Parts: sequence; structure tokens; C-alpha cells
Amino acid sequence: MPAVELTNISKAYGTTAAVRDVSLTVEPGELFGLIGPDGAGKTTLFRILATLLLADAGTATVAGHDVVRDFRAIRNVVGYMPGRFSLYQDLTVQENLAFFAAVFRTTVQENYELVRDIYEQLAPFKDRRAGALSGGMKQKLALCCALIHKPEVLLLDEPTTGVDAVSRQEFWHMLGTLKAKGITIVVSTPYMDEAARCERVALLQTGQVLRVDTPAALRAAYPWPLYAVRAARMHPLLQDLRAYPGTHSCYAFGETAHLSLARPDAEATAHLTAYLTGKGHRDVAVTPVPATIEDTFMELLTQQQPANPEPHEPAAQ
Ligand SMILES: Nc1ncnc2c1ncn2[C@@H]1O[C@H](COP(=O)(O)OP(=O)(O)OP(=O)(O)O)[C@@H](O)[C@H]1O
Repeated sequence: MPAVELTNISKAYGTTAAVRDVSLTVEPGELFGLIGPDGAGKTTLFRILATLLLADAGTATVAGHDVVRDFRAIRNVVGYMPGRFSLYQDLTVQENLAFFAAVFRTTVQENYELVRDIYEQLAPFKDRRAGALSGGMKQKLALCCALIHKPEVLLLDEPTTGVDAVSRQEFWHMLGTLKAKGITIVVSTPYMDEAARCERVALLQTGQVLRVDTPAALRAAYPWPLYAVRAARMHPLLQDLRAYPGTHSCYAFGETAHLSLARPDAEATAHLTAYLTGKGHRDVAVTPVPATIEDTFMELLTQQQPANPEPHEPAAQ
């Protein structure tokens, strides 16, 4: 029995189609990522799975329970950490934990084994109001609250958005520990480095699933020769690379431009360097690079675009 199963789920808000015909299966004990930019439909899917929102069409189950028929059962087996506002800001750390424990008729002590690692980090701040915690500590408290009733399935909606890099690392380490304890985790993130830490991910865009696969398979699926290109000035670099005759796609990628070529060119580095130097660019460096999940995502987005008079425009940043 899958831990989570979505079959042809659709949901619209008025005329906005937030989720369109989504089908997904998450296996028990899996660490599964929902990856997509703002507005891709991640929160809507979580709210449907957490039984807080009814889909317009399709069916969904969590731990074998139907989200409509068996919603009470699901609330006992799911831990849901919404993206925002999951804590009572005026209650202390201790009071928030006691509150969530009371809702599920349990105590922190009863489930201490599961939350110990997180609780020990929170303990020095137990009398501090949640509203006065750092972003990273707030996320840890929210996770602790979501775990208080020993859920089988954790639903985490962008748990690390707005959290500093060190706290993000710690948070993902904690997810690894929870997974080792057999908990199924469905986590959404807009960060591609976090996508790479999932066992499988669904790439979402405007309410649709573009692809579901392992991070390694997504990287391997990238079909073009790919280069990271640097030069002193980024904006004209992007413009000139898009005008290069062999270009398939080109977009900003951190401090470089990622350029894919429509066909292999054994001399690509030399040809591109000569081309860019001829256009007046300085400090040019062209390096072949392996594709990341983000490159595959960008490629899938490009394939989604309708016929475009400017075929080398990036679909999104
Ligand atoms: N209550 C609502 N009323 C109207 N439109 C909504 C509502 N909630 C979400 N939407 C729209 O539905 C689409 C999907 O939103 P959703 O919040 O599910 O996406 P998301 O991937 O979680 O993005 P975000 O991180 O911005 O929340 C977006 O176009 C959003 O503007």
C-alpha cells in the first residue's frame, strides 16, 4: 500500500487552475520532494492531503485512508507543517508543544524518543515566545509540533524557505534521521540543492507534474551538451550567447550562464571563446559541466512553451 497516492487530482480557485490532473505515488518510508516555483501548486496539494481542502476532481489516499471519506483517520497519521503561521507566536516554545500534544491527547514525554534530537536543540529556549525565535528555531519547533503524535507521514510545505544556510543543513539532517525511523516524508522546496537530497522528486509547474524521478535520473535525462560560461558582464553575455548560431538554450545560473548546444561540437570551448572575445567580452571562461536537476527542469519548461518567435529565450529563472 502506498503511503500517499494521488489520482487525477485537480483543483481550481475561481478561474485559476492551481492543480491539474496530478497523479503521484509515494512509497512507505520514502523521502519525496515536490519541487517547483511559487504558484506551482505545492501548497494546494499539501492542503488536499492534509484534508484541509477538497479537490474538485480525482481521489487521494494517505496511509491507505481516503482524504474525503476517512479524513479523521488521516489527521491522526499525518504530521503537517504548513509553510506559514503554524505556530502560536505569543505562546512559548514549551506552551506550543504542550498545546499541539494536547490536541492529539498525548504528551511530549510519551513521544520523546521521536522528537529528542530536535527537542534538545529547543530546550535552551523553552520559555521564549515562538514569535521571538530565529527562523531556524521556528522551523525546528514547527517540526517538533508536527511530530508530536508520531505520524506515519510527514507533510512539510517549504520548511526551509527564509531560513539561513546552516539551519537548512541541520533541518535536512533531521529529516534524514526521521526517515531512518521509518517515517514517510513529503517535502516541498523551491531550492534545487534540496531537491537533490530527496530519493525521488516531482517537478511541478503551473499545477502540472512535468516529471517524477530520482535526482540522478533527472540529471542523466538532460539531452544537450552543457557549458558554464563566465565573462565580466552577465547581461550582454546572455544576449550574445542566445544569438550564437549553435545555441539550444541559455539562462543565468548563479554567477555563470548555462548554455546548451543543439548539437555536439568537439571544439565548443574554443569556438565560444573566440565568438565572445570577438563580441568584446573580457575574462571569458567556458567549461563543460554536468547537468543539474535545475537544468533538466529548465529544459522541461522550454518543452512546455508554445511555439515561440524567440526560441532561445529562457522559460523562467
Ligand atoms: N485561496 C486562493 N485563491 C485564489 N487563488 C489561489 C488561492 N490559493 C492559491 N491560489 C493560486 O493557485 C495557484 C497555486 O498556488 P499554491 O499556493 O498551491 O502554489 P505553491 O506552489 O504552493 O506556491 P507558493 O509557494 O507561492 O504558495 C497559484 O496561482 C496561486 O496564486
